[in-house]
Formats: sequence, C-alpha cells, structure tokens
Amino acid sequence: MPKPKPDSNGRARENEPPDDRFQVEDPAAEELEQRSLTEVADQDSALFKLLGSSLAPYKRWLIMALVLMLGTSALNVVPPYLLQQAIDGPIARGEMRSLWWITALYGATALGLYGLTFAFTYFLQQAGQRALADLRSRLFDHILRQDHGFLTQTSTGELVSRLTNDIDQLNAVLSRSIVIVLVEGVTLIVVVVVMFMVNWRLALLSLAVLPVVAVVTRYFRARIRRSSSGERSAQARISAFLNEHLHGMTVVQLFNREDESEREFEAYNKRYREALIELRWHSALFLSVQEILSSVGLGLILYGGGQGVLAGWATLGTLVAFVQYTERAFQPVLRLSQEYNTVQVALGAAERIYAMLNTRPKVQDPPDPVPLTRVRGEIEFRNVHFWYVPDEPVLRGIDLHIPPGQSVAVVGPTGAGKSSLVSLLARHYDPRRGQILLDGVDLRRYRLTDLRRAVAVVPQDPVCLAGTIAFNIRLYRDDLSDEDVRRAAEFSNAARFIEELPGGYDFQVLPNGENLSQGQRQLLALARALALNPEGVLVLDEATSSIDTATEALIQEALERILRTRTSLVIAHRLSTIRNADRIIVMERGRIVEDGDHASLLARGGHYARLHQHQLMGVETKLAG
Ligand SMILES: Nc1ncnc2c1ncn2[C@@H]1O[C@H](COP(=O)(O)OP(=O)(O)OP(=O)(O)O)[C@@H](O)[C@H]1O
Repeated sequence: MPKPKPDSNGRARENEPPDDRFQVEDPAAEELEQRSLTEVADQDSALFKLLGSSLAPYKRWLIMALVLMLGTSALNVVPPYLLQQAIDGPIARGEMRSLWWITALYGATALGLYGLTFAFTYFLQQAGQRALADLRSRLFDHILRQDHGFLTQTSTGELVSRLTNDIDQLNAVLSRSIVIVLVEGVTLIVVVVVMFMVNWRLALLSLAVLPVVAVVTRYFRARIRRSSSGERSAQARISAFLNEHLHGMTVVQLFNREDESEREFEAYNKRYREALIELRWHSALFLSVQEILSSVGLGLILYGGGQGVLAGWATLGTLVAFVQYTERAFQPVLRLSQEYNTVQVALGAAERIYAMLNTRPKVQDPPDPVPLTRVRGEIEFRNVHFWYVPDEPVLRGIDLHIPPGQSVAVVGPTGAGKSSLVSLLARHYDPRRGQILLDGVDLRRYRLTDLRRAVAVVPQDPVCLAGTIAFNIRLYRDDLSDEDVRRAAEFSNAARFIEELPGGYDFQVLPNGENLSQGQRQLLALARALALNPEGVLVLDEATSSIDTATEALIQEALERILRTRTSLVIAHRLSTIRNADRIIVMERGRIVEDGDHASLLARGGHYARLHQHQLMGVETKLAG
C-alpha cells in the first residue's frame, strides 16, 4: 500500500492524493483557480463573441423572442394595477358590473402572459438550440483539423468535456439565464417606474431595503464565486481521475490494486463533496438572507402603507397593489442572484471553448498549393532536424534520398527516432529545420488532403472504429465499391481472416477493434491503406509484439507483394521484412548511421550486424519456435 505523502512539514497527509498529479490532470481546473479579475473581462467577451457569432444566423427568431419578452415584462405590472382599480373603484363603491369587467381583464392579462411566455420561449429555443448545435459542429470540425501534436497532448476527456459539458453550460445560459436576466431585469425597471408614478412615498418605502440587498449580494457573490470555482475544479479532478481509471481498469484489476484505486477515489470524492457542501451552504445562506430582506420590505410597506391609508395619502387599493409590486420587484433581484452562478460557470465554459476554437493547427494547408495528381513516390529528406521539446533533439540532420518504387526498412534501437522520421512524412509534424520533398516538391507546398492521399500510413496499433469490416476498410468513402474493398482485402491478405469471421465483410467490429487481434487490426489497416491510397507511398510501423504465427505469415506475404509495387518506408522489426526491403537504413540517436542492403551491411560488421545478431535473430527465433 502506498504511504500517504508527507507535506512540506514532513507530516503525512491522510487520504490526500499527491498534488503533482492534480497539476497535470486538468489544466482547465487549475486555470479556474488562478483566475484573476482582469481575466474575467476576457471571459465576458468570450461569452459574447461565442453566443453572438453562433446566434447571428438566427437573429430574426431572436428579435421576435426579445420583443415578446419585453411585452411580457410590461404586462407583468398590469395585474397589481387592476387589483388597485378593483379595490378603490367598484369594490369601494359596490359596483358589481365594473368589477366583472376588471376581473375579465385580469384573466385576459394572465392568459396574455402565458401566451407571451410560451411564444418567446419557443422562438428563443428555436434560435438557441440551433446556434448550440452549430457551435458543437464547429468545434468538432475544428478539432478534426487540429495537428497531431495538439491531439496527442490534449486528453480525450478534455475534448469530450468541451463538446458536451461546456456546451451544456452555454445551453443553461441561453435557455434560462438570458430569459431571467432580460424579463426580470426589465420587469424590475418597469415596476419601479410604475411604483413612483402611482405613489412615490410608498415606492420609497418598498424600495428602502434594496441598498441593503445590493450590499448583501456583493458580499455573497464573492463567496459564491470562490466556492463555485472550487467546486468546478474538484469536479474536473474527479472526472479526470475517473476517465483515467476507468480506461485503465484492467490493469488495476490484474495487479489487485482495487483497494488503492478506491482509496484514491475516496480522496477526490471527499474534496468534491466538501466543495459542493461549501457552495450549497453559501447559496442557501444567500437565498435565506434575500428572503428575509424581501419580507422586511413587505413588512415596511404594510406598516408604512397602513399609516398612509389612515392618514389619507394612500388608498387601500394602492396598498394592496404595492404589496404585489414589492413582491414583483424582489422576485427579479432574487432570481437574478440565483442565475449568477450559472452565468459564472458558462463564462468559464465559453472561455475554454473560445480558446479551443482559436487554437490554430501548426500543420496547415499552404496559401498556394501545388497540385498532386499522379504520385511517382520520390522522397528526399534534406538536413532534417526535429524535436518535440526544445533542447531535446530527436532527429539531427537527416539526409535521405529514396527513388520512386524503392522499399526502405528503417531499423534502430528504441528511441532512435524512427517513428518521428516517418510521422514527418505524413506531416503529423513539420521539420523544425530542413525540408522533406515528395516528387521534388516540399511537403508543405501540397494540400494536406492531397498529401495524405499520396502517403498511406499503417500505424503499429491501428485504430478500428465500431462498424462493419467493410466500413473499416472504406472509412466513409462510399464511392468505393464492394469489389474495391474486396480487392484491397485480398491484396493485403486480410481477406483470408475476414472470410472466416461470422458475416465476413459485415462482421461488426467493436469500438477500438476489441474483438480483433493486433495482427488482424494491422491487416485491416493495410487493406484500408490500399483501398484508400491505391498508389503513392506506404509508411508502415510494424508491430513489435509477437503476433500469432498464422497472421504473421499473412502479413509477411502481403508485405512482400506490396513492397515490390510502391515506394515504402517500413519501421521493421521482422528479419523477413528487412530482407524483403531493397534498402535498410539504421538509425541511432536521431541520425542515420548506416545505409545499404542486408548483405552489404552484414558484411560491414557495424551497427546493423550487431542489431541483427542481438535483436532480430531473437525475434526470428521466437517466430520460428
Ligand atoms: N509526442 C512526443 N512528445 C515528446 N517526445 C516524444 C514524443 N514522441 C516521441 N518522443 C521522444 O522522441 C524520441 C524518439 O522517439 P521515436 O518514437 O521517434 O523513436 P523510435 O525509434 O520510433 O522508438 P520505438 O522503436 O520505441 O518506437 C524518444 O526519446 C521519445 O521519448
């Protein structure tokens, strides 16, 4: 069992997960905690820009909703006025006929209010939900176009959270807070004006507590803001923990680490619980104080207004109407304060979405792309330097010329830079210095879609999506016929295992290809590469782990055939693959240290000969056994 970490004073912190883990797990959460006041202005503008740009296409619906909302606010003051008229007029005079008319008007106003509320909600939802759906699509589309570096550095949980939770927060603002702020805000103004018009003395009495309300609101706002930011960061941490641990559940179970995992979860859960309780406590306290102040306001109007009726400067009807006006004046204040937290959360969400939408991919299309129609497959690396982290070079001055049609096996110890070299070829990243040319043109001058059609990549552990085998080969290219799919499967040797699956090409692959072996996934990826990129360069990262002998043989046979037909760069781990290649390059610490064919490199007795001796023969022997 891991011991609790000591704190700076050397004391053990019970049940407390190490802080360094927090820092890496959710930058957004940390960011929230450290937010300064100046950043709040950025948040506000992010929310306005996001909502503004998303709502712009639906402004007609929005204007309709706004007009109807204003109508609702204005109509809100009518019922108390009718009450006053009824009491001071027909009731005081005993005229039943006029009372009937006022009652009818009262009913009509109530109906009008329901109708208007329904209509503006309808228009607002039409605009709001469409705008949010557009924003979701815009964000997803933007993420799809990000570079490899961004996608490897940003956790899936974070991306999913942007697309779901954060957009939901904006939804809460659009479908509730905006209505409350506008309707209740305008109602407050109208009520105050009407109150002063009807009786300024009573108006002053009923609004006497408003300055106290303002001070109290200010006081609680600061507290709610802090505890709500604490709650969000605790929630982000618990989500990040769950995301990681649910993914890694198998390893936790295999090594009997359930108890430790549970203990760690308990610590996150405790923090989340405490943060939630603190937030709810502040909110409940705030609400109670508001209710008390509103009752004090009503008490004042009852007492002062009663005196007014006795003294003759107010009528009974005015007093009753003012009780209602006061309630209506306090309701906006209460509801606006309740919405404060929702708006705060949405501001943070908007800022995160906005920041993501403003992330520009480092790998982009050129302004004046060179067309790439027929690929010859000539590759040239010219003094290519690359690093992920400054001062930690991964490729140091690679010079390599591969003529069209040549198959090159890249070998070298782990960490030598082989995967980095081939990932530059598909422009997952761009070289930091130097250039890479395909058919004599710098890769950066081609359109990315053209380049990726010209360079097919088969990764070591290929991705399979949930769907049929045929879908996984076609990958949304519906113009590829069943015949094309079959031909690619046959040429890559995937057809043999596919035909043995129940349903063959209609076999349902589970998410992440869980019901296929690693070898089968690689064969499927090979078929996909051949179907989608029938010509051009093939880049393959051979699986390092041993694959079952039958699948291994299928892959080898397919590679032998494929390598003969096109320019290929294979990060090779199998001796047979290396032998089948026209040329072998040996990498070590970011440099090409040997270049030649199998026989000449063996004869040279250098790096390759040693690698061959120690590593490759081991793999081959294992294979043969
Ligand atoms: N995304 C990344 N961010 C930072 N460093 C990275 C990243 N990917 C690889 N590296 C580092 O770059 C170096 C070269 O890695 P690379 O994967 O290219 O080597 P390799 O020869 O393919 O190794 P292997 O055979 O184990 O796959 C390593 O030191 C690795 O830690």
